[in-house]
Amino acid sequence: MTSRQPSLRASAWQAGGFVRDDTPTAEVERREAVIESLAGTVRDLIDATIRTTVEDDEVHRVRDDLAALVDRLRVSQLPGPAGVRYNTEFRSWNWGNAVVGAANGIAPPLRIVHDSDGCHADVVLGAAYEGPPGLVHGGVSALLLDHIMGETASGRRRTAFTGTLTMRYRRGTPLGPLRLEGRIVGEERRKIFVAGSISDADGVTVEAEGVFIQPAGTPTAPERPST
Ligand SMILES: CCCCCCCCCCCCCCCC(=O)SCCNC(=O)CCNC(=O)[C@H](O)C(C)(C)COP(=O)(O)OP(=O)(O)OC[C@H]1O[C@@H](n2cnc3c(N)ncnc32)[C@H](O)[C@@H]1OP(=O)(O)O
Repeated sequence: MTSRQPSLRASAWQAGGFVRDDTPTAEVERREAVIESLAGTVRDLIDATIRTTVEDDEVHRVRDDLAALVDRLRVSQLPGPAGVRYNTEFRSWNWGNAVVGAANGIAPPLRIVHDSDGCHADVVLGAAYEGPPGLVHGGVSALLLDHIMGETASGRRRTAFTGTLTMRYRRGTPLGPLRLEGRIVGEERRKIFVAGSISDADGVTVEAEGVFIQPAGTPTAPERPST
């Protein structure tokens, strides 16, 4: 007999990974802008670290300076990861998220636009996202598509988790400016079927299809006007 692993419904939603937080939207947005400016500089740091050719001694001095900055941020920390919070207006914020986290210097970050057909995002991927020379790592493509397709399924009013995601890499995806898209192609009970793609200026480089599932018992907010 096989024992079933706990689903996200049990492990994340009910255990508090999604936290109702009544911070007013204006205050969320003020703090988000502050933390986002720090994460932007961290992102520059990552790119500069990958591409630097300065002498070894200078590398060591920069490392020591950075260690001192880390100590300053450690003075006051959350006890664990940032999780997902949402307020009474269903404004949600997930500042640690690997793809859209405002506080996460390893997130590109993706700025997702919800429209009547689904979602899209324009992003510029640099040296930190390289796999084959000059090309986006295949796992990074899957990461970004997973997220934008999950947001498409979720539609800003419910949370749908990835059940199955299938990728077709049609050709190499060059580093640089890219467009990501997701659209709902069907729904059956709690299952939402989504198609997604990554394109460069010459067309589609990666196609994906996925089944996203709204865990039983999780809330659905009223419809919101599209942005
Ligand atoms: C209101 C507040 C607003 C807050 C707003 C926040 C912002 C919101 C943005 C979110 C954006 C996220 C974007 C990132 C998306 C990730 O990256 S999520 C992380 C990766 N995914 C995971 O870790 C999921 C792990 N799996 C699980 O937790 C559970 O298996 C699932 C997926 C929740 C399903 O569990 P379950 O609900 O117990 O499913 P179950 O009742 O067995 O089956 C329901 C149906 O789904 C089907 N199904 C189950 N598993 C699968 C599967 N793996 N594949 C296909 N079909 C399946 C079943 O066959 C069944 O179908 P029907 O019988 O109805 O035809």
